[in-house]
Amino acid sequence: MSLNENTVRAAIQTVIDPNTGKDFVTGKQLRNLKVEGSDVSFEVELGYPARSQVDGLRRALIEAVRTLPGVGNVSANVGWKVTAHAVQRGVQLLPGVKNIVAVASGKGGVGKSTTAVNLALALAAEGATVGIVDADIYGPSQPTMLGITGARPESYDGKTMEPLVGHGIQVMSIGFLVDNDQAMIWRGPMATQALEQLLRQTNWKDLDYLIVDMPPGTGDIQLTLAQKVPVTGAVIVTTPQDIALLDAKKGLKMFEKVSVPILGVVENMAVYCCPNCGHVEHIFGADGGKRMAEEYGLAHLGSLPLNLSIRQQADAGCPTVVAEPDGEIAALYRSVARGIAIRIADKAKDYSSKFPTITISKST
Ligand SMILES: Nc1ncnc2c1ncn2[C@@H]1O[C@H](COP(=O)(O)OP(=O)(O)OP(=O)(O)O)[C@@H](O)[C@H]1O
Repeated sequence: MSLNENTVRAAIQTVIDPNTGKDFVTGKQLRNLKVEGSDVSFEVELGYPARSQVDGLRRALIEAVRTLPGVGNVSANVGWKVTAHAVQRGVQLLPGVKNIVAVASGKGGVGKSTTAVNLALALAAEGATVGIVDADIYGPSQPTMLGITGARPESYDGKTMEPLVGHGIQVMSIGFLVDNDQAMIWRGPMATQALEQLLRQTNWKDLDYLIVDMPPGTGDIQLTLAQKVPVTGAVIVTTPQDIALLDAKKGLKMFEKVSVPILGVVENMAVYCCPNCGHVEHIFGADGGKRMAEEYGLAHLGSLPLNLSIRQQADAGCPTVVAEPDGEIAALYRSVARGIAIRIADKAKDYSSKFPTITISKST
């Protein structure tokens, strides 16, 4: 059998993307395939950021092509391109932002903000351009967790604000605008207006993903936000105990009501491992998040342990994903982040930017 594009394509097709379970030919991710004499070159474009994965994939692809008889030099490039995906109907997209991921919990204190910031940093570590908006108006914690304190966003035009940057991600928080110790008693409409302004009046720059750390709960403010923010998908954070799960289910229903797809469930504080004796304890019960995901046919994106360093590192302004990038916990966050990015890549693309805006004006 002679070496040609078809034989090479068939060899490439034997390599399965471990993240999607599909091959790159069927996934239409193969680009610029060239067979010149015995030399082969091609590119593969993933739909999700994958800095930690490209070397392994590249090696697997080259090896697969090298098995073909008569093949000479094989050159393969693996890269990625994150595209904008569809959001709820009738909601205006945010300029400079491709995908918005809402991180929500039905109940306060389950670790939503800590999970949100670590996921944002994990996506950035995998090569994406990421921003985070702290919509947790009752307890803005992103400035502290990202080590940005005492700074105020600049405005060059008196109308819009420049995001601040912490550990390489763009950040906007109500905490930058209002003093931390100032009690924030927001009434519904005021809160949603403030949050919409935070989102829409920030000059986000070329974001692949904007993570929205939602206010805890499922009240009016959260519902209005879920309705007005152009969300690609929502992630629900819960602890495994029944009471948190009940609230998490309410959160789930809230997003369903406004047609925001749920990307999956993250179980936080799933197990506690005693640092002294190594004994493992399910303090908040076992597998609650997993069961909830099964019950609703959702993806269980991963479980994070109850671990002192997660709290200490976040409090110190250097969340675990950047404090211990090679540690086990950072790897867990990266795996959850990858799960989110892959599910987004799988969704329908947004074509609204390709259509002209129709303006109807009254002629005199
Ligand atoms: N997996 C974990 N292990 C240990 N501590 C954690 C973990 N996740 C979060 N925490 C800690 O628990 C506390 C609450 O977390 P966080 O503020 O992220 O929760 P939240 O759900 O966003 O709360 P809020 O109701 O204020 O929005 C923080 O002190 C945080 O550092």
